Amino acid sequence: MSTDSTTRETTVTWTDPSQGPSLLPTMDGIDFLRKMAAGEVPGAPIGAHIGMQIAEVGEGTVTFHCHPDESHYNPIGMVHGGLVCTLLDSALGCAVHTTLPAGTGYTSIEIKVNYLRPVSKDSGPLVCTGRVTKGGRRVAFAEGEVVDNLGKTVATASGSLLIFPLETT
Ligand SMILES: CC(C)(COP(=O)(O)OP(=O)(O)OC[C@H]1O[C@@H](n2cnc3c(N)ncnc32)[C@H](O)[C@@H]1OP(=O)(O)O)[C@@H](O)C(=O)NCCC(=O)NCCSC(=O)Cc1ccccc1
Repeated sequence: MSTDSTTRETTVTWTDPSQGPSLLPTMDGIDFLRKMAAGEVPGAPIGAHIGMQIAEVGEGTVTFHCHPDESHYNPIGMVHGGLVCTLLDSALGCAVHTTLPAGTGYTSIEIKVNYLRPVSKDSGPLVCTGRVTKGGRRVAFAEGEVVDNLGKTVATASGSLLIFPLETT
């Protein structure tokens, strides 16, 4: 495809993603995420693609900020729902991680998103908060929402995450 005056480009910069996981066997989830919020542990590379950073970490709750831009648009003129879902998946997962001791793994197994209002490049910063609704030995449940820069809730979600011991080698 040729480039013309309507073509835009962006640069994505990220840090070696192997550093963070190497800390998980020895660090409680909340300490890991607090270090990430403080910039002492690199954030996830996906964050560089969508302008997402971890902002606040508490017991059972995490807040992300996100700056959507034109490169996140779908073909019908608004920010792709996948960006909003990625934000919510991140916030729900990290909220659960704050409750987990060192050596415990987790992964999201399902998420239900309600897209209440469209998001544009002018909607940011988006604020996405996730919180645990019920912890568990094997499955944790969480919910969250995304609020735009006018204070309007643009999406809500509920989801569940599998909890398991990290394999030691
Ligand atoms: C339209 C509806 C689904 C339903 O609304 P209704 O039942 O009619 O309810 P209501 O009238 O109460 O409106 C509620 C609020 O919505 C606003 N609004 C409504 N219509 C428009 C409009 N035309 N333009 C602008 N804004 C509009 C309206 O002002 C109001 O806001 P307010 O309360 O005044 O502040 C709405 O909930 C919505 O837009 N959700 C977000 C959906 C979304 O972004 N999905 C993800 C992207 S899709 C994707 O990426 C998948 C894909 C991939 C690849 C290719 C293709 C697709």
